[in-house]
Amino acid sequence: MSFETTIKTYLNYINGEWVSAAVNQVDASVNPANINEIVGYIQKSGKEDLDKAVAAAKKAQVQWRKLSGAARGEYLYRIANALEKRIDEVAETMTREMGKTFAEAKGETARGIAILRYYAGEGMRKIGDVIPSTDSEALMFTTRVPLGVVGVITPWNFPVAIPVWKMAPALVYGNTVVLKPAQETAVTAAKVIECMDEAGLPAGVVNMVTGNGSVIGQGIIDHPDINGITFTGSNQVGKMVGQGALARGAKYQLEMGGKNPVIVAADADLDLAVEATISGGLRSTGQKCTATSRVFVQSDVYDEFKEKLLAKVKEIKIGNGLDGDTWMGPCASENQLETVLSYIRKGMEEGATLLCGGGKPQDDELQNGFYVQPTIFENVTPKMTISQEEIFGPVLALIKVDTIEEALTLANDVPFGLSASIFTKDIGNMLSFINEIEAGLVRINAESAGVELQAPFGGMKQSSSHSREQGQAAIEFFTSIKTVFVKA
Ligand SMILES: NC(=O)C1=CN([C@@H]2O[C@H](COP(=O)(O)OP(=O)(O)OC[C@H]3O[C@@H](n4cnc5c(N)ncnc54)[C@H](O)[C@@H]3O)[C@@H](O)[C@H]2O)C=CC1
Ligand SMILES: O=C(O)CCC(=O)C(=O)O
Repeated sequence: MSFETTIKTYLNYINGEWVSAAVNQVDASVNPANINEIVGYIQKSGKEDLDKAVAAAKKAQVQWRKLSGAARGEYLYRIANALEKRIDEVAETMTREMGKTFAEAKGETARGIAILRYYAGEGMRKIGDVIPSTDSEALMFTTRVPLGVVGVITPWNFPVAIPVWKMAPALVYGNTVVLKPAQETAVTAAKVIECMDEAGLPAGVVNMVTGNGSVIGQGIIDHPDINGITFTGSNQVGKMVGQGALARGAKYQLEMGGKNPVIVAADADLDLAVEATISGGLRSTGQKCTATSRVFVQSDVYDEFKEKLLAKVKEIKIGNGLDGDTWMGPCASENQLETVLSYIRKGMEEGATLLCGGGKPQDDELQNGFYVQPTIFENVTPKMTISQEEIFGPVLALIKVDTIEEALTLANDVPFGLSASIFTKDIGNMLSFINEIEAGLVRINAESAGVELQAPFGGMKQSSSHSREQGQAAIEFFTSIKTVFVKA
């Protein structure tokens, strides 16, 4: 399957037009499975381009917010239909740009379509409550209004789902958008925006400006006409977004890292726990904020679990995500590969025992990509770097525990709190886990990754700004409440 025959240059989308960056510079988006392949060229924009996009979004907001929610939802249905028609092409572009397998990329694109349809329906749902006033002759109620212009800063690991789960609610609640996608996956983002253009979205309602985070991302943080910023990415940048937005009074929402634990209790279905640990930890090459990275196993079943896990991990086929038999693609970029390799080295230096993997695969056909082996450590202690920091790669740390209480204490002993799983049949274990684990997503007998679009998504501690995205939770960020008191 292939849709691209020539290397195309993708433009910014500003005020309904496809335009080059003012400085006329481009970056190449490179296939991490084959560094000799350029997927496309994207604009390396400057502040001037961002200013134009924000001005267009500000102007368009005046009319867009006046449409009914149902009318705005109608546009989202059309965007969903346009994306559905191009699902294979968009998914293939995603695989070529960031490496996840075609099946995962197609699943993610399908999820983007479902998100658009979910929020299209939101346009018809209630946006307020009637609250009894102490004055019996008055009517008091709440309604919601859009923030205005929303800046959307997104990462490369879910190049369709994350921009869509931020833009769709922003739009349906009456905001206009300036998107700055990760430069690594800007071609995929451009294709999503093409679908918005095909759907006939009015000029300026959505704008996309590609470029460096330090220029366009920082520009969004600082721009006085951007009223809200929604961000997913690293903790380091997330904190800058939060501090910058707070300093000028803009609303912000941050989704950042995870160090997600799985607890395997002595009574667990071990085959299920092994499948879920592999899927949660190694799918998408471990590049999910919800990926499993620490596995606490009760000592009674530790050896059996370890043997089963190692046997399955050895079967994993690494390769180009477009090959049908590939289970795990490359890291998304050279930077990401180097980060993962440096964490593996740290693990060894600090005394963890390497059980499998530990470096780049040696196969000839994998030498042109950013491949890394699935890697498992044991004898990992709680304060080791690989126990504490987000790796964002296919690396698992096995930790033997005697009791569930010990597992819970260690699982909570990190700065993050995004997702967490337990495998057990015991209702007492389940209830302790639900009550005591510090995580925004609590999963029982299911992998730590895998977010459902209709449910709130977000973390505790340093994993997020304590806000939630997706489902009906999105209305909390993308609108402001007005409390109205009416007396005739
Ligand atoms: N929570 C998540 O889903 C993600 C977490 N990460 C974590 O971050 C690490 C580094 O990945 P990166 O791609 O470098 O993440 P990053 O946080 O640098 O990038 C995320 C987005 O922020 C933008 N950005 C970068 N610098 C900025 C700045 N100064 N101001 C405003 N926006 C800026 C980027 O261009 C991109 O659009 C990964 O190894 C992983 O640990 C990365 C991607 C997603
Ligand atoms: O687990 C998922 O499906 C979503 C993960 C996610 O949002 C992320 O990695 O940024």
